[in-house]
Amino acid sequence: MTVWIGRRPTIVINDPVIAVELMEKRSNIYSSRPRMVIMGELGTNNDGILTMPYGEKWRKHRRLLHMGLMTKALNTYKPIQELESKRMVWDMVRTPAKYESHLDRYSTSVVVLVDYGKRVDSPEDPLVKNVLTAMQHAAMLNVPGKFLAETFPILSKVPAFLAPWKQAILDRRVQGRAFFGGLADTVKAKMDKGEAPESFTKHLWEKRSEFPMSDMEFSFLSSALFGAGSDTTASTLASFILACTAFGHEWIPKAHEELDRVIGRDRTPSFADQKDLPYIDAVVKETLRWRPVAVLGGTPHANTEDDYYNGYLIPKGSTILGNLWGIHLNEQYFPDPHHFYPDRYLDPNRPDYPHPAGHSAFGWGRRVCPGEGLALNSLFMTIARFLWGFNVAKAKDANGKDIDVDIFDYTDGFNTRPRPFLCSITPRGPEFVEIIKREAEEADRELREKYINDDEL
Ligand code: HEM
Repeated sequence: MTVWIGRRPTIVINDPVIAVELMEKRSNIYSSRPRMVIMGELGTNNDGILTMPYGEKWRKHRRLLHMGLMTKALNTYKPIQELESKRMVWDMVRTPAKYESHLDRYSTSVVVLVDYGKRVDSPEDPLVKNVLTAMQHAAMLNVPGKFLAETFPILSKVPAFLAPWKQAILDRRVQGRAFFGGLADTVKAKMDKGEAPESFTKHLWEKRSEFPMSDMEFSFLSSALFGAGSDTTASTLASFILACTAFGHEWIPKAHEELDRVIGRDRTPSFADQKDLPYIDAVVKETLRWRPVAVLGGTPHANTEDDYYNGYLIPKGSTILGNLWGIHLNEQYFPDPHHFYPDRYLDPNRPDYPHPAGHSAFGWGRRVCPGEGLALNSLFMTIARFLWGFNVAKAKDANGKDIDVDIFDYTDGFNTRPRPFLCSITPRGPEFVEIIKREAEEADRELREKYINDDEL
């Protein structure tokens, strides 16, 4: 489907085969981003990877991200995910109604620990507040139609003293640089004292002379993880809880059977168990398929040369959207697509899908999400541990009747999550609570000893 926005065609892809054909097989020309005057050029000087056009600068950022998130590095981060998920399930025991806040704290703490080696103990942490403010600002810059300069880029050249809206964006850019640069500098100071735990920003400092870049680029790259990794993971987990509430009576018993058989009831699952838990793996995949957080495939791609597909011209500079809502809910590949049904991933006769994972939640080609491995580890660990310890059902009203949930009630925007809903999350029994509590206390001690817990960052 093609939509014309101004003079630029926007091509919306609703079929996974076409998405792979263009954005993977022809990724040499489909890996740029459309011109983003407000969020890219004015907001970050295109120093942030999300909006960066394809080219040398992007390749340098991408290589550093790749090195910092490859399998070896991911293994050093697994203990963080194990420890924080132990705390997360204990939070669920104590205040299950605040499930969303526990998922947000977990996801933010993991990403900030990986990024800077600092722990987030509470959603009230000032670091989280500052990060949220920065993210809300970025989201505001991305609202279609909000800024005339997006349609008429010439307006972005008006001197800032004549255009208060432009001055405000430039001021925020300076503040962002000061905030994120300050975080990176603190990591450096800790490194100089020999006190910095392993982190992505530490890795960037170690590589700084090999990969020269401006201070602005450095601070944006060091903060790329929580901009892109915190809300996405938490929103996916919120969809998982919604799927548990709406359809859990059909499939949670199968997950419990597998967990009881493989793990037993005297410890919670760990990464070492992953290879023996195919049903949990199917639950993770089905969550990513059923309600993809990046509902339109994340930031759009753009082609850097004219191209033809099926006889149609795709002019250079077109905006290309991999519409994950259309792709993941395409009946041809996923029969009864709105039904959350993990078993579809265990069916040897399921329809062929042009990606080995069986979904495209992390995007395509050279622009594919560099945080995929980290995100998958987080999803496996939290989902396995949560299902091991809990039952989920619909909440009851005053008359004891089930309160239905609306599986379509989602927030608007490029990244979506379910709007708050009621559900009943209960531990499977007192022996489960005892183990969850004991493991959380041990995890808390370890997190305090090994990572930065103070307010220095
Ligand atoms: C469930 C969690 C996540 C989902 C579903 C997700 C999904 C996506 C998608 C769809 C894209 C766009 C891909 C494309 O353009 O083809 C993307 C880009 C990106 N993601 Fe993720 N992501 C997740 C978690 C993370 C995490 C944990 C990190 C960092 C540690 C991360 C870092 C990034 C970055 C830096 C980009 C931009 C890459 C570029 O433009 O070259 N993401 N993600």
